[in-house]
Amino acid sequence: MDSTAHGGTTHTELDAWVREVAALTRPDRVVWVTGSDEESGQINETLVASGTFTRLDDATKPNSFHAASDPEDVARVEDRTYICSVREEDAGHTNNWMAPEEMKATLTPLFDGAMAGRTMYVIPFVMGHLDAEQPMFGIEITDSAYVVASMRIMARIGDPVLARMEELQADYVKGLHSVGAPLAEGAQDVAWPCNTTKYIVHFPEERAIWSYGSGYGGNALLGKKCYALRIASAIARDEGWMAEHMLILKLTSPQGEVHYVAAAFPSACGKTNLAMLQTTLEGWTAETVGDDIAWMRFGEDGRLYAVNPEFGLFGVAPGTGWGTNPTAMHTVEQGNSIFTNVARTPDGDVWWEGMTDEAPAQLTDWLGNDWTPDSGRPAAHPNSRFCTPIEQVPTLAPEYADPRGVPISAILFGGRRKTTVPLVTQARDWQQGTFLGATLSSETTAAATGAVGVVRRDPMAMLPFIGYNAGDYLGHWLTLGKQHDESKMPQIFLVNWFRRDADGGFLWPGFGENTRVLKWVIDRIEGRVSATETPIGFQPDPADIDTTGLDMDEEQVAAALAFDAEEWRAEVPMIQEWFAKFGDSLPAQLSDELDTLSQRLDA
Ligand SMILES: Nc1nc2c(ncn2[C@@H]2O[C@H](COP(=O)(O)OP(=O)(O)OP(=O)(O)O)[C@@H](O)[C@H]2O)c(=O)[nH]1
Ligand SMILES: O=C([O-])CC(=O)C(=O)O
Ligand SMILES: [Mn+2]
Repeated sequence: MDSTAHGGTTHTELDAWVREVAALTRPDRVVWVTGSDEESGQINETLVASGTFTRLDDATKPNSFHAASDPEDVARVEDRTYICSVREEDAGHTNNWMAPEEMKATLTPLFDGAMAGRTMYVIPFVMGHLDAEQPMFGIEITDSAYVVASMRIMARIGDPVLARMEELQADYVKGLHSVGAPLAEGAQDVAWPCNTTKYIVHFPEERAIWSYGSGYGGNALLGKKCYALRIASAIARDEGWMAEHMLILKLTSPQGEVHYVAAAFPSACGKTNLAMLQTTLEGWTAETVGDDIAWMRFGEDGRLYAVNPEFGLFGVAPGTGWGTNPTAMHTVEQGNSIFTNVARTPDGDVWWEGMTDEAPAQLTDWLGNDWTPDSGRPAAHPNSRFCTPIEQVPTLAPEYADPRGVPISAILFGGRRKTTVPLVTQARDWQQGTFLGATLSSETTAAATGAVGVVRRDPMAMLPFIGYNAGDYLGHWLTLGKQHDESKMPQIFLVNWFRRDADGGFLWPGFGENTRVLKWVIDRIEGRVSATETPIGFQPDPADIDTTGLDMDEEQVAAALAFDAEEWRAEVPMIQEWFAKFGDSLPAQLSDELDTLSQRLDA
């Protein structure tokens, strides 16, 4: 085998690592991914030939493909995800941990010969901008052509990145990925190779990722959760910045004021939707900067600037439709997209629940079976996803292209809670806002394997993504607040689009109507509107939520906004239980905040 058969590199350390991995995994050939259109066409053809991809009708979705995964490989596997820091206490109670040497001893035999019969692709990529002050390089080595096709959409990859890495002989994050399905000579491949044994492993000190056994997005596209959140959060702790699970939205008021808002909601809780908001109030415009990840650094002016390190969207398909998120529909209509685990129509298009009001009469479901509206089961998997270039988003803000990022005025924390959490609350200050983030709770979704609909604490929507000790992570938030001029820090808000009434209906219409909540947020920042103080923070008077053109009376708005002291008293022991898990690593300011909350509730 010739490791430089297609390319190679003058980056000597990288060259050595690629040879070392090839010697261990023993692929049939090594391909250096260039990122060219021609190469992309060949990869897509390879995937069609292997049955992984089905080409969609060119007239409706040009250069787009359907993929069906193995039915057991449909989501992130949190119980198989590890932070292998040198010291166990640096992984903390929220992460699985194993000593790095022990984990390597476990994984090395799995990777030994794992790529037999396959092509090993070397993907140079950069998270964020190639011309950033400190470009954040990575290399993903993978034996999955599906990963290559997806990484090309989700990150800036290929020759220009490699050239810059060579010029700088740059440091980079090492991402090693195998689906864990070596092919014996002459054996027939399957459409979605994977392994029942899965490991998603991070070595934060070494800045390395080893991912084995899964081809699914969050487990296999290593630039995204593994690098841009888990490894980057550990780098950010060391360097004084933040890597967060947040969308970035640009809002312009009728007065022409521009504000950038970041929002952390857990997986499948509305980031992509809010990032693509269609405003419902006259004079307000919303533009997209990012939909999943924000890297935030302090500027010389003391403000917090956010960059979206990604190049594409990997969005939840079900619930995305012409009624709820037309911006996303217009984005995928332009093609160049991959649709995984959605249903197919007889005329070569895709469909999922919520795309249209009425389901088509006849479909092929995500498992490949015939489906009709009477089938009594979903046609698309609840965590089916579209993967599409961000530059196709019609509402993309020009600032997306600015490596300096955008100054953040407000941070929203939100989750899915049927009860307790009001539509919107403003924190009193950074410390109390950090408390609201630290105690954020949400019902689990199909984005990760396991039970759906169970309330769990998900600090800053980062529970599965904090690459170090969660107590230290909360301490980092507090430290940044103390180190910087609080008057320039973003204001923090807690929101909940998912509160229900006694009959189970949503108390708030959500989606585009969330404009009305954002208007109140901006009015607060601009000092234009008063608020009522409750034990959890400042809340709007129902009359201050603009309902122009909305079919809701003041009583209904009040129900969505209501603060219920009884419900919050019931929340306190749950927060105590959550904080107890941190042991000594819990910052004292947060237990102080909890004491203050209970005292205010009892007053
Ligand atoms: N009721 C209601 N549902 C919403 C709202 N916004 C989003 N959703 C639903 O929430 C689901 C997931 O939303 P996304 O925006 O894709 O979630 P995300 O936070 O980007 O998720 P990840 O990509 O997993 O990190 C979809 O089914 C949406 O229809 C809202 O304002 N109200
Ligand atoms: O990682 C993924 O597969 C998709 C995602 O954004 C999440 O789960 O938060
Ligand atoms: Mn996400």
